[in-house]
Amino acid sequence: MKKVSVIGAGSWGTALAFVLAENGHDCLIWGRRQEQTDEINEQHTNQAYLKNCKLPESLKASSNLEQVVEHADILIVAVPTKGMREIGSQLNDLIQQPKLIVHVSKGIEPDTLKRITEMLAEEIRPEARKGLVVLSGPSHAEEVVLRHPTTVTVASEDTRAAEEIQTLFMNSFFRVYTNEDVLGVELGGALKNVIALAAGITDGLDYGDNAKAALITRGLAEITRLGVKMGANPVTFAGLAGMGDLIVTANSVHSRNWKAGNMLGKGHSLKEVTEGMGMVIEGVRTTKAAHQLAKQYDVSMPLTEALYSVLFEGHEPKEAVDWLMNRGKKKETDDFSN
Ligand SMILES: NC(=O)C1=CN([C@@H]2O[C@H](COP(=O)(O)OP(=O)(O)OC[C@H]3O[C@@H](n4cnc5c(N)ncnc54)[C@H](O)[C@@H]3O)[C@@H](O)[C@H]2O)C=CC1
Ligand SMILES: O=C(CO)COP(=O)(O)O
Repeated sequence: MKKVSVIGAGSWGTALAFVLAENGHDCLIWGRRQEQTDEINEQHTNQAYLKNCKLPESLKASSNLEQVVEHADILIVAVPTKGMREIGSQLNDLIQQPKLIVHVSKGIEPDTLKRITEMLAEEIRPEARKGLVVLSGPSHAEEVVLRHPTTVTVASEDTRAAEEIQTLFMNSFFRVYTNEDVLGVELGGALKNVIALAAGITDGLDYGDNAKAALITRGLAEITRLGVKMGANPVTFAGLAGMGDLIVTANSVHSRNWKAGNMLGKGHSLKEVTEGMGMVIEGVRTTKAAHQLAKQYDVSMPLTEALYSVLFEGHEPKEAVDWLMNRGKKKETDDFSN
């Protein structure tokens, strides 16, 4: 039994805390709002994020970040990418003894183009860290708390840290692999949200299964093209953090990115979609970052470019699809030479 703290009581932080408590660990979860942490402690539910889920009674919650940080040597950070630097800087101030820090979020910071491990390494001083690990893969929180079979991967520059986190989470319904490619795992997790948004748009336009298959396949091609140019292992993109997560996010009714795209395809504005969701839609900001990365690395990412034009340049979804379909001829297998 280990002491573990989860920072962030949204859908994913709560589902992972559920797994850790089920595994017999002494788990404390931090949420920003006292009424939410009271609900977890007293009702053993977190209805705003995981409807009809009964949480283990052993799972405790607190809105006092200092207490939550002190509770454990392992911190699981589960806040949206947008809040990552702020939380990182608070952790830096609060950590007394070095902690093993695991993040489970999926995004890239626009403008700086930093991945989450890079942001956390900038915000949290090295003496406060025992290791930095990313956990990613096809894993909707709603299915994890139903104990449906789920597989994820953990990556770290420190193999032993990754293995420790693998052991911490593994159980009969939550299977964890290790991967040494931190860059590929973080890029795969972040960039699949961009393609899932685009897949939601084609579903919203009722373009059917051929279009969806095209998006997933060509989406994975452009993610891989960028990732390889940046130095990631191409095999990672065929794995859980790449293809696996892309399939689940582009097809699942649980996906906020797919849902957002679907509404856009049906004619709603980006403002309506983001304000109505009530949960994070990481793919919107990540589209900005991916668009910038494509320019910086001089990599062709037409799906990202098309989605960017819809989200930020006022183009109609149909126009973007027409542009994609009417581009010049290409060889399918030229991808990695770009
Ligand atoms: N929901 C899911 O099934 C999965 C989500 N993820 C990733 O996990 C991360 C978190 O997502 P969810 O838990 O689903 O989001 P969510 O929208 O369900 O919850 C986010 C939580 O973070 C809190 N929060 C928001 N901004 C914050 C800030 N600036 N500082 C501190 N706390 C803040 C919110 O109050 C809320 O409790 C995202 O990067 C997402 O892509 C990864 C795998 C599965
Ligand atoms: O990353 C996820 C599943 O693996 C969750 O995706 P959404 O953020 O689109 O719900």
